[in-house]
Parts: sequence; structure tokens; C-alpha cells
Amino acid sequence: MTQETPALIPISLLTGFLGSGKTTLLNYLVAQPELKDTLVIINEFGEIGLDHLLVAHSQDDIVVEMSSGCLCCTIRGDLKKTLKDITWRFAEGGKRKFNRVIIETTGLASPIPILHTLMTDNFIASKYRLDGVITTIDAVNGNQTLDNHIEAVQQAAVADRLLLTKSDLADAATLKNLQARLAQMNPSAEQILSQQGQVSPQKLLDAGLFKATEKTPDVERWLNEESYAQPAHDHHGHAHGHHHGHEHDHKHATHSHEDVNRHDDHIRAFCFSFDHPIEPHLFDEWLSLLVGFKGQNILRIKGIINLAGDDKPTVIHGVQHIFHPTVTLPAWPSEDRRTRIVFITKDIERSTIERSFTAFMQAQAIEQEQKAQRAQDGGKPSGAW
Ligand SMILES: Nc1nc2c(ncn2[C@@H]2O[C@H](COP(=O)(O)OP(=O)(O)OP(=O)(O)O)[C@@H](O)[C@H]2O)c(=O)[nH]1
Repeated sequence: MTQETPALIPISLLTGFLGSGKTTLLNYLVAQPELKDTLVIINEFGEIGLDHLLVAHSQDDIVVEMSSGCLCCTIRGDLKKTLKDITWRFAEGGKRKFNRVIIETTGLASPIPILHTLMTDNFIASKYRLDGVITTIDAVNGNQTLDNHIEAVQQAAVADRLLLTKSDLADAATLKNLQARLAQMNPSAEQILSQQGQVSPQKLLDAGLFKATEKTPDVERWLNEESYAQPAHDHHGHAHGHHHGHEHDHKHATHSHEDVNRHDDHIRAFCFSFDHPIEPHLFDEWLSLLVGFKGQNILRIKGIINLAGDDKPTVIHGVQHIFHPTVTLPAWPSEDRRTRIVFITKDIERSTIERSFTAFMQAQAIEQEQKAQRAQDGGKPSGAW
């Protein structure tokens, strides 16, 4: 299924733990000329709409307050309704007044349910596309927050951009430690340092497959598979895996409390490549099985797939068991026709996924051999049965 998505309104999801600088960032961003046509949707938590006032103050006609409480719990209906309403509430003379949306989520929750809503709701998909997830991490308290809150780990793991805030306050060693830790958890997300929310909007926006201004998707940048390590090559037809976050790293973790079982010690980030085209039905079966059994623990999966019988690449993008509708790209972005899939998982080792993939690819090899044999036999019954 081909999707020409550039006309859809990009949505950036802004997440980050309590006090990590989301509002400060938003206040800066909405004042930038590049974002003058941006509508901000803010989740209110608690009775005092401080965030709302702050942002409303800077650009009061573009803020929608979602006041029904925690975005995570009430998201599906509310977010859908809000995204529907704003297309006419913020229109003039039949023309929409915004061309981009930022949703700020509450700092206490995992952004995953929101991602699911954005990826799967038919109405939302007909008008909007997910541009990317921006996660703010407090450079001073980030390490501690990651230690103590699984939500913060989830926020970092699903990010496309990691904005390290308060870098003016952090000492160099703490910052370095945090950066290394985040790179291990989510190698492909670009890390950007900021002070008082100041950051070039271009660094945060257009983080998805499509850019607002260009028709051709930038799949290489989106997948950023190189960040997962250099390919070790073999030609034996199984998956080549590259990974971050193996046991070795635990022992040498730059963490002062060896007894603390850090949430992100459970996170793995790795990449597979596969040289040969894959039979579509086997790929579907493999993915369904994997997601069926392990979906909860797959924080993010992105890939470009070479399906047998199709000269165009297929792009997959999932968060847990929920997948964005498959996109077929108009062409391969380069000469490299390998299937490449990147994973960020919790409590799933690379070897588990590699084994399951290899098993399916062995099934494919057998299937192909049988097909070739049948062709050679000229369709004669084999007599074996
Ligand atoms: N020194 C310094 N302070 C910052 C920076 N960014 C944010 N702050 C301060 O940190 C505090 C929290 O920032 P907010 O922007 O309110 O954080 P938030 O993520 O919106 O917080 P919640 O809405 O509670 O989740 C505020 O007092 C900010 O002024 C920064 O880069 N440097």
C-alpha cells in the first residue's frame, strides 16, 4: 500500500519527565518564526493550568487545553476529539490556521498509549501523520530519574530526538554519563543540548520518514541504522546483528550503586540486516508471531524490508504490538537493498529475535528449494507421498 503522506499535518509528540523543561522548550519554540503556524495541545494535570497559562501567554490563540486529566488514561477519545475539533475550531474562511501540531504529554506517563492512538486511529491517520517523538531529559537529574521511573526510560526509548535540558547546570561528568546511557538505550535518537529551551526548531522537527517540505522520504536518516554499530559481515544467509546494551555493559556501567537494578539495564537496542529478499507471507508470519508473544516488550521497531517479488522497499514502524500502516516507498533510497530492522526492546535479548528470524529464513530456504525441485521435476508428482 503506497501512501503519499506529505499533505498530512505533522504531529510532534513532546514528552519528558516532570520538571524536565517541556514548558520552557515550548515557550521558546512557539515564539520562533518557523513555528508560527503550529498548534500546541497541552495536557493539564492537576487543577492549576500553569503550563496552559505559560504557553497561552506567548501565543494564546493556538493553545488547546485538554483538561480532562491524565492524557495517558483518557487519551483515546479525547485526543481524537481534540484533533478532529481543531481542524474547524482553528479555521478561518474555511482555511485551517495551522500546519503543524505539537502535543505535550504529562511528564508522569508513558507516551506509548498516545503513540498507539496516533498510529492507528483511522480519522487521525486521514488528517495527520506522526512526525516524531521529542523527549526532554534534565541534564542534572536525568540519571536519577531514569533510575527511579520506568516511564522516563520509556520516554527516552521511544524518542526520535533527545533534548538534554539544563545543560548550563550540569557538570561535565554527569552530562557525559547521561549521554552515554541514553546512547546505549536509544542509539539512533539525536541528542541535542539546550539551555532555557533554546534549540533550533529544525533540529527537532521533521524527525519522521517524511519532511514537511519534501516529497521523497528520507529513510536512511529516519532509520539511522549506522548508529547501532558497524555491520559485521557474513554471507551465510542469516541475519547480521549489531547491538548495544549487552551484559558486558552492565558490569562496567558508570553507576555508583551496583545494587540498583536500573530500569534501562533491561533495555536493548540492536539492528539486523538480511541480504536476500524475504517472502512476504513468511515476513508477516514472523512479525505476527514476534509481536504476539513479545509485543509488550518491543518498545520500538523500525525497518526497511526487501520483500520478494516487489522491487520497491516496504517500511515498517511499530510501538509494542501496534504498527503504523505499512508504507511502500517509491524507490530504494540507495544501492543498498538489504532488509534492515532496528529494535529497542525491554527484556528481550537480540539472540531471541535473531533465532526466531533465522528459523523463518531457514523455512524460506526450504520452501525455495522445494519450489526449485518441483520446477526441475517439470511438475511431475514426486512419488514421495
Ligand atoms: N537553568 C535552567 N533551568 C531550566 C532550563 N530549562 C528549564 N528550566 C527550569 O526548570 C524548571 C522546570 O521547567 P519546566 O519547563 O516547567 O518543565 P516541565 O517539563 O514543563 O515541567 P512539568 O510541567 O512539571 O512536567 C523551571 O523552573 C524552568 O525554569 C535550563 O535549560 N536551564
